[in-house]
Amino acid sequence: MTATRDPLPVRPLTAQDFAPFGDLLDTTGAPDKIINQGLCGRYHDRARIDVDGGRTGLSLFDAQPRTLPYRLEMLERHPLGSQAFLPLHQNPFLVIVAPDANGRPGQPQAFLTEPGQGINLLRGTWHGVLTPLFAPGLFAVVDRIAPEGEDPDANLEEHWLTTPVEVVAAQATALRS
Ligand SMILES: NC(=O)N[C@@H](O)C(=O)O
Ligand code: NI
Repeated sequence: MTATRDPLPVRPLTAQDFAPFGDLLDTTGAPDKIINQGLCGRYHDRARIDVDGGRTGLSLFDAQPRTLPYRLEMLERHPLGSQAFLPLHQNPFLVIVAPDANGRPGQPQAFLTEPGQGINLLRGTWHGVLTPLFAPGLFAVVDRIAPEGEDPDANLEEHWLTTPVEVVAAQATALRS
């Protein structure tokens, strides 16, 4: 059995804690605008979407749910574009990010979203791949669509951990679908 580092507890996702890594997308608080004859609140322009070359696209992901404890073996980043994950359900999902440390991921941080919350990862942010914890793992994804003929790895850098990290539920983080 491969050795693992200290277990990484999951923490509740807050906009403040996530700010260095990206945007927390939800409809807490008052909307920025009331539209549609007063029948709709618009939470306007809440994600720092950023693509270099290529174009911005909207895709749908159908991801297999994982379970905690979750074995984190790889973090990746997209140097040419941001990446937003918007759940098409009301289940929390696991978000793993890490600061950059001289071109490699630093200490990972694990967060659990509130039901319905989405995230936008800033361009170049080290992250674990999309990790739902409940079925259906359905998400809308806004990210960079590569131009024809671009090297598939131009916008993908992977770092495989020599020692995997076990991501565990924390006492304070109630897991509920
Ligand atoms: N590969 C892909 O489109 N998705 C990953 O970037 C991910 O972060 O899940
Ligand atoms: Ni990604």
